[in-house]
Amino acid sequence: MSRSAVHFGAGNIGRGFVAQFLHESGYEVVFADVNEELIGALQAQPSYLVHEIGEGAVDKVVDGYRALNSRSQESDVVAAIAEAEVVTTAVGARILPFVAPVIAQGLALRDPDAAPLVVIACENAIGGTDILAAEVRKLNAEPSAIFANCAIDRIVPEQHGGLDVTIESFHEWVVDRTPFPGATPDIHGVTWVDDLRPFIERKLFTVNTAHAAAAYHGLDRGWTRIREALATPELQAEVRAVLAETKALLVAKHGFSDDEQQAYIEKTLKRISNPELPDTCERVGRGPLRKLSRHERFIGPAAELAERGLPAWDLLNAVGAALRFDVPEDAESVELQALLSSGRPAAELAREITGIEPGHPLFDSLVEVVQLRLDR
Ligand SMILES: NC(=O)C1=CN([C@@H]2O[C@H](COP(=O)(O)OP(=O)(O)OC[C@H]3O[C@@H](n4cnc5c(N)ncnc54)[C@H](O)[C@@H]3O)[C@@H](O)[C@H]2O)C=CC1
Ligand SMILES: O=P(O)(O)OC[C@H]1O[C@](O)(CO)[C@@H](O)[C@@H]1O
Repeated sequence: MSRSAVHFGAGNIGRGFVAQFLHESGYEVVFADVNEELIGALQAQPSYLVHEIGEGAVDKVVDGYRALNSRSQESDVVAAIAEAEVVTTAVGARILPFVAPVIAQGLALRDPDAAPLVVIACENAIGGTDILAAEVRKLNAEPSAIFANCAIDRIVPEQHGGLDVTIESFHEWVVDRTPFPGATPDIHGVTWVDDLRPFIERKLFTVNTAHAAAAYHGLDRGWTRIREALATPELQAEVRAVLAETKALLVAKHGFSDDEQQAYIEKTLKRISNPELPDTCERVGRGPLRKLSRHERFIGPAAELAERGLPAWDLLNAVGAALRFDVPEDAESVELQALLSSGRPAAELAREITGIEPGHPLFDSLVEVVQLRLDR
């Protein structure tokens, strides 16, 4: 019988990165998604192309997959999970609670003698798989599964129609080895590590902080594309200033050397300015409430810097720009702007949006940033 992997979220990173690597590792990939049009296209088309851009680029064909609508074909997804070796997700961190019940049902149907299911949530979040595991355990207290956190890094801008994906050739998929009592699964391209924290924090607080800061400052200054925004000296300086702050934290906390982190910053700036990846400020800024939450790319490092008595003014400046992210097509932007127009006091809004409590060393500065936005 062939090895299979169920992957939730057949979007950009799902088709372009996770599923392609699972396919290359010899798994039959079963896509599960709620987008009927996308699932219909995957069911109708036997293969798609992953078109790489950049150093060492090679085009890859993904085929031999199945695709299921996880709403209307839920029982088929459950059956596929019962048989699978691996379950991955790339749905967005806030969606994980909605996929957990299907995974819990699939786990309940597994042969008790089968090897534990390997579950990896491939989202931009610290402890993304822990969020999923906690939701699964609410429904199945002792699931036969190994839940492993990961850091996933590859820029996949918005695609324009069809199943093919245009993607940067750079990729990094780092997975926590410690939950595995024995051998780790044979998944192409994964780097297994004993301590994921430095990798996920370096990625989230450099790549994602830089990208999102460029997006929010870029939109603020009227730019549409990230690379055009970053080509302007004042915006590049703003992003570099933010990265100097997160560097101070990453170097102090994880022991990266200054040079090593600076090299990582330069590589990041080159990647996000790639003229062949037409990324927009709106895509990269999407989901501002998630991005402004407590352990995310701005507030996470700013809070830790403040706790160490170190400055975080440029991160706060980027937070100010994020509060002005007003894109009607983005549900979280609409929610954010509604909150900011609600008439509630700045302190209450700062606490609700960022999760920082009064008394925290960052709190008063955050209230000032929110107040500035309310006064504009
Ligand atoms: N695009 C990128 O460059 C990168 C994205 N990520 C992370 O990967 C995740 C996915 O991002 P993208 O692929 O860009 O987004 P996307 O919007 O292209 O794909 C998300 C997919 O999840 C599906 N989905 C939503 N709710 C679902 C549910 N309940 N069940 C099953 N499927 C569901 C959507 O229909 C969509 O097809 C996010 O957490 C993002 O932060 C991580 C690294 C890079
Ligand atoms: O949903 P998010 O967090 O914006 O995810 C996409 C981000 O991840 C990245 O791909 C970096 O890995 C960037 O393209 C982008 O900033």
